[in-house]
Amino acid sequence: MENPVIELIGLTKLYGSLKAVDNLDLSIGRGEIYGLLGPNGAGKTTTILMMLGLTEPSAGSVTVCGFNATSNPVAVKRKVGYMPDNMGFYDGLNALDNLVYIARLNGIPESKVRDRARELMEMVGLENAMHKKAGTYSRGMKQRLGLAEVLIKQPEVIILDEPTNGIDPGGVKEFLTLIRQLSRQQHITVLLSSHHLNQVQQVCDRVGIFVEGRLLANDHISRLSTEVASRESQVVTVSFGGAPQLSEVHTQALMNTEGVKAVELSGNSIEITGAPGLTPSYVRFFVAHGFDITGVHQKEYNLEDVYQRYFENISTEKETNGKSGNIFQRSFFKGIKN
Ligand SMILES: Nc1ncnc2c1ncn2[C@@H]1O[C@H](COP(=O)(O)OP(=O)(O)OP(=O)(O)O)[C@@H](O)[C@H]1O
Repeated sequence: MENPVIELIGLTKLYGSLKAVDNLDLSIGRGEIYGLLGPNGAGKTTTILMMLGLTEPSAGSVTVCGFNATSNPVAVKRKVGYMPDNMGFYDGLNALDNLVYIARLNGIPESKVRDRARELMEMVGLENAMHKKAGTYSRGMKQRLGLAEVLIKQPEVIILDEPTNGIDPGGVKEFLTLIRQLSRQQHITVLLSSHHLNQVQQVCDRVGIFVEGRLLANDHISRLSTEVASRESQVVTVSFGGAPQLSEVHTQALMNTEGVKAVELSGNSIEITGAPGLTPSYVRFFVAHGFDITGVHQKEYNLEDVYQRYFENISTEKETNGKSGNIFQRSFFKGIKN
């Protein structure tokens, strides 16, 4: 990647004998929304802390907006807005005054402070609640106020740690839309750490899956799901006008097709599990046998599926005495056909 905004090279963090972050290489470009995924303890927060210059790497380097985060943390902090999981406010002050206070702390000239704060209140959709005390704000409103505080210094990068926790579904949608707008309109680079995979899928351009300090996957979601689909058995559902009269002979003929692993009849449809790329031959089979097809659906793999496959594989690796290898060198299918 040319001129990445965030660049990690061989980044490693040891806590005693524990490798919390293990030789991480990662580049994130300007305006990208990157999702950091991984179970508790995978090393996400430690990586973020090193990006902010709040903890020193044991080895490797972090560069953010051209500044080394370890040797020049102050310059990095000027460019980066960090919104932790639980942001604190002065509950007795109204929201606007909270924001004005943060604006002053960030050195925004006094003549501009109030205008800038109001502008941001509008941007995050709190213009009608800016005179309410922060202590009376709902969780969703607090997250918006937190985002306004992060944006007040006009950062080039924002790092959001579980920003949608505790917000209702409508609020989540609005919040994610706002993040997307910031990235697309203002070219702000966004690093989003979250366990909510469906939300990450909605908003992120690229994701990294962290496990035990290592980055096991780092790609566009569509490419990761295509990769899984190409390695997995593919599940195809063929629907019919009525309950298909599938005889034993038909079932056997289907099962004998090379690559087919399971055939299951369910109401007006038949679900076939088999190697990728067999859908046309299923269709030909049913047409040739006079079945009235009304629909064909191929299962798509979403981020949740991709994530699950990684963890199934990790467990398998552990069960087989920690023999490691490329996650996609294995077959994920636990077959039905003998
Ligand atoms: N200051 C510390 N001292 C010792 N060990 C630590 C310290 N901070 C984190 N760890 C350990 O490093 C590993 C990575 O922790 P980290 O907080 O980075 O994970 P995480 O992916 O952010 O998890 P979560 O999703 O729970 O926030 C964990 O095993 C954790 O116990």
